[in-house]
Amino acid sequence: MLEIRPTAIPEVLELEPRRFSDPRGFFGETFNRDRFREAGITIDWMQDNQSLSREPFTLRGLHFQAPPFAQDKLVRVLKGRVFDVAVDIREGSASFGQWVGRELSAEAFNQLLVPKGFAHGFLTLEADTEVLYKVSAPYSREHDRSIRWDDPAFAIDWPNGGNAPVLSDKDSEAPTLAEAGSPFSIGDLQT
Ligand SMILES: Cc1cn([C@H]2C[C@H](O)[C@@H](COP(=O)(O)OP(=O)(O)O[C@H]3O[C@@H](C)C(=O)[C@@H](O)[C@H]3O)O2)c(=O)[nH]c1=O
Repeated sequence: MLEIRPTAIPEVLELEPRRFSDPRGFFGETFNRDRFREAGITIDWMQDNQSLSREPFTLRGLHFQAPPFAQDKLVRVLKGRVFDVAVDIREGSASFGQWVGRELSAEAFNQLLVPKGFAHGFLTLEADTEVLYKVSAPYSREHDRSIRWDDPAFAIDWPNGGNAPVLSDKDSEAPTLAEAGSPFSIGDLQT
């Protein structure tokens, strides 16, 4: 019913709900609390967010909210395709500074679970791409943080084919993680 694929960073998961296809199209449960709990994912989702990015190579990220408004995110694509990235910014983590990237698409019907303590961003690969994601804490403008998408400390291999990404003003002025500092430590997140 729910396929869960591990990634190189064990806390980041790729999920693929089952689809039932018929001549009309398909049906699938994109979130089922009991199935998630059976799989050990007990996150209490709080808010759903949707964004539309008109231009291909629009890049939103890298974002996180500082505690006590840190968010887990469950990301999927309604239309189009993105390259979705989670970067471990938990001080003291064995994978600190490492990133996981997955192509998510309406076609593939896959999702990425990005836990608290990770910065998140995505690059759209098609025009008019719509992304829908659940978050486990409410939005707080005061706790919202942006880190440079091309922070050299992460060396994320964005598939932008040399195109300059379309960025918000906030994201184009974002600091590196070294400049901003991380509010997360692995010890705090494990308790
Ligand atoms: C994220 C968010 C934004 N907003 C408002 C603030 C602002 O006026 C407008 C656009 O916000 P942003 O420019 O931050 O939107 P965006 O750049 O799409 O931000 C999102 O990027 C992805 C990668 C994430 O991981 C999300 O958590 C979020 O940070 O929407 C809310 O009201 N609630 C929210 O939860």
